[in-house]
Amino acid sequence: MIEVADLSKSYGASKAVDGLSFAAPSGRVTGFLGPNGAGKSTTMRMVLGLDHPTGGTALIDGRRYRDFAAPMREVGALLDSGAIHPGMTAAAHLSWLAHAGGIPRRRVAEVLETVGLADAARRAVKGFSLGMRQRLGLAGALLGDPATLILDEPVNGLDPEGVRWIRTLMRGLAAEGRTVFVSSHLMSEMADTADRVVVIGRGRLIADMETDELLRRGSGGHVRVASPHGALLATLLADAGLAVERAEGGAGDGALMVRGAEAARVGDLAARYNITLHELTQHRASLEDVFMELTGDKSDHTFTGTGTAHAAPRPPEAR
Ligand SMILES: Nc1ncnc2c1ncn2[C@@H]1O[C@H](COP(=O)(O)OP(=O)(O)OP(=O)(O)O)[C@@H](O)[C@H]1O
Repeated sequence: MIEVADLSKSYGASKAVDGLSFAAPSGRVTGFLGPNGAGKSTTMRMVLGLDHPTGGTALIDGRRYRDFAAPMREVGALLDSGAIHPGMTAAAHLSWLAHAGGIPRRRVAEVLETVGLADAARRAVKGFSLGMRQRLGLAGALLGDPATLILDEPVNGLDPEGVRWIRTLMRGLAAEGRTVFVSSHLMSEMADTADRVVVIGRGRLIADMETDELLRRGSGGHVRVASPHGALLATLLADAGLAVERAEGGAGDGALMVRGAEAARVGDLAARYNITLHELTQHRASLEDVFMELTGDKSDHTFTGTGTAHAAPRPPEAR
């Protein structure tokens, strides 16, 4: 489990990370989302002890990274896959890492197999595509068989098959009880991969909750319901406190768009009054929609898993 409490990092007068608190639990994939420059990499670097916080703490399983005796066996990180020496072969790079981390050499072949690079083991890294470099970076992260994985934009450069592969890999690692903390700007990818999401903007927490819950919160989510008694149904739904609009593209049979309730509640209400339904569909907001809502210029709210939205004052320079 990763626990970040009141974490801050300033560069001169600018705050890259500003009082950030969240947890990434073990056994789950936690997506770390935010627009470019939001502070994701800086946060991950502080968790990994590569940057010193200006304030606050970042703990992995209750300890600071630098207090681990054998950090590569505890935490695997993928930060910048471009940082591998171009003249080295994949196997040589991993052997060197294994040696530095006190990890048995046999793990090199194992992780190369896991990431699908066994055939490229003896090839120089300079001939690798971006996707192959990402796979090699991941192999390095997996080398010590760590309980925690911190992956900065691992999907970058992967083709659709590679994206599917890494999604399966991350879900498998979490299913084994590991903590998987992964940043991305590809929202749709995270919707399918992450159990939880932590969204930040301008270094501050915007949302920290289950992915499903976040999608439900998005204002794009609604229930579409069609009935031959649309006008009566609209009145009943509005009386129950729900926002009702006539649905666009309806076949003229009283299709409605209902916000503020799940499909089950709309169906129950209709049943109570014996109203026939011809359609009842739950439409979720896409994570992209919710993300834009949360991180766009109008985002002045923090969403947490407690079911509340708090006003979060933005820094004066952002107004
Ligand atoms: N070494 C540094 N010196 C000065 N400013 C920095 C430094 N590192 C990061 N920053 C600034 O801190 C802010 C957060 O950057 P960071 O790279 O953490 O964001 P990010 O969310 O990872 O963005 P991206 O998705 O573009 O990688 C940015 O405004 C960036 O310019």
